[in-house]
Amino acid sequence: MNILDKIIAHKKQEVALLKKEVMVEKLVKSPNFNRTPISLKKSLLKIGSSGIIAEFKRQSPSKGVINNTASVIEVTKGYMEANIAAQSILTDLDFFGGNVLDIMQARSVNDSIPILRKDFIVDGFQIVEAKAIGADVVLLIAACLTKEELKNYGQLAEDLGLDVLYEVHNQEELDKLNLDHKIIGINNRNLKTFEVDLEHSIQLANQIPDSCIKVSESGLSDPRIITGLKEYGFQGFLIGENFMKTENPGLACKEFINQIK
Ligand SMILES: O=C(O)c1ccccc1NCC(=O)[C@H](O)[C@H](O)COP(=O)(O)O
Repeated sequence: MNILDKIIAHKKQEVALLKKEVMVEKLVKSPNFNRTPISLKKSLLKIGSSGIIAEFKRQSPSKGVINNTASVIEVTKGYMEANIAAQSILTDLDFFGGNVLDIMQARSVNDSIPILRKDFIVDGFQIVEAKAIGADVVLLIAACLTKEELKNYGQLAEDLGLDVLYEVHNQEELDKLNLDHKIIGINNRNLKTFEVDLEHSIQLANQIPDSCIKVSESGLSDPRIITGLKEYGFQGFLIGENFMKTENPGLACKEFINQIK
């Protein structure tokens, strides 16, 4: 079994247990459920947007521990000061060391920049939960969902006012999506082998219509690459490890953004 299959099998069990403990009725009563989500689309399209979606990531299956001392509140403040377009926060505990409280804490100091709940969505419950904890955007990964699930979960998120980042790694996954006006993330990392290759972004870019917003994800560590990817029509750039591996992720992010031409 590859790591992605393991994560998904584990996630399905985790969500099944959680649904026994937490009722959807309780989630919809949370104060965040009434707030109007901040649009990722608008943030990425804003004139002068840095396009950077900066991630809070303590550990990962490919790299092990990246940073287990950083405070989500301090990193959020630093990222905001760096002029990011959005923030991504991993909420998976067992493989990434994250949790839903990380988003709630980040939200308490961030009321202006969209927050992406980065997790492995396998059930609509997690989308309702995302809204309840204060997220603005959810991730739907084509590698672990059927065409029908992508459509239904996408619709649920939209009905709740949340934006969706649809993630693909290859043409087969892209073919599962109706591409109309969506935000499409091309993950340069193969989630089954961990191999990272920017060619995935470059090769898939011209298969995506201009009505979509293109986001390049993973393995981005040089501001010059961002300038190059912009030439291929990318407007968003999701970066985790490159910032989180430093002592001061906010400062690293600020310096990175200042170097983008
Ligand atoms: O990062 C991993 O090892 C990983 C393994 C299995 C599934 C997902 C994984 N990462 C999620 C991501 O897509 C990244 O956190 C995100 O794109 C940022 O990547 P990076 O800038 O390389 O930290």
